[in-house]
Amino acid sequence: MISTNHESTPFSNPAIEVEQIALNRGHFQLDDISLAIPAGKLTAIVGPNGSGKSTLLRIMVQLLQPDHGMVKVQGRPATHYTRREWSRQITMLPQLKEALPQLTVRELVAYGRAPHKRRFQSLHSAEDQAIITQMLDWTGIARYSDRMFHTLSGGEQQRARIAMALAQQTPIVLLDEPTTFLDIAHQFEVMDMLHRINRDTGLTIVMVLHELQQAAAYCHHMIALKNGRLAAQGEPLELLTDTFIQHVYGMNAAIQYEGKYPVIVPVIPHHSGGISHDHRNEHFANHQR
Ligand SMILES: Nc1ncnc2c1ncn2[C@@H]1O[C@H](COP(=O)(O)OP(=O)(O)OP(=O)(O)O)[C@@H](O)[C@H]1O
Repeated sequence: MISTNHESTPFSNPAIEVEQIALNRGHFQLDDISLAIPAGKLTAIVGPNGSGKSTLLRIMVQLLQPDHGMVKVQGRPATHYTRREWSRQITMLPQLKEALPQLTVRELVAYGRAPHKRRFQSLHSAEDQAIITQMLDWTGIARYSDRMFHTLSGGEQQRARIAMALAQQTPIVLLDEPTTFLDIAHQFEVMDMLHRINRDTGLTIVMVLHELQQAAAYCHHMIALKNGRLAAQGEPLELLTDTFIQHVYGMNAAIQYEGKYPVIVPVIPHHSGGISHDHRNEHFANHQR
């Protein structure tokens, strides 16, 4: 397992602790996973397709029970929370592929207030309404409040879904691929927004990301899974090396920096028919002639 130096000293205040988790699904096993998620930080969970990232997220939020091991949240075993306490402590936004009912944007965001309603209370309180308005503002979608959710673009839908998760006002928010399906501009818009919210509120945000460059540039901590096992964890910019890419993804690549932004440059074998680095400039030069 690859880890960076500061990993030898555990976080003083982990928001989530995963202790020796194992889950056997026959064709797939999560195997002996122990890790800590720092409180008040942005954490990325990365790894190849099918490595177990969503499964781990679902275990953290108790949608799945592991065969072995335990999850602690704010130092307390997850199973010791009542349902109401749990829904005020942690929430998870699933991947965008999961369908949502036909609602206006404001109605969707209001769903996030459900755990805060009193029994038999049907209408949202003035406080709920104020929080819903605030989350619409934070995520920059207030102008779409009365639009039907399904009429929004992918980027707008993603922000509306994030507003719903934030409206639950839990100190920990887990997001499964919040930038997948978004164009590059909207990916950065969502990452900027999450970074700003984390900085301004101290919210603990854990997200499954496929975009390693963005994960390293925006997140304070990174966890990598491979074949259901912990492959690496640590400070993202220290972790992201050619050895890491080879170890986790089995791919040859070099890491270059544009200022502080890491750029992954794949090493494409000549025989693959792709354009190698040396030939790329030549290729573009020929095109410009
Ligand atoms: N409900 C399920 N029942 C059976 N197997 C499942 C279920 N959900 C996921 N799996 C399997 O568990 C393994 C890990 O899936 P998981 O979704 O956690 O991976 P992932 O790292 O999030 O993948 P991706 O990056 O493709 O979203 C896969 O082999 C998947 O087919």
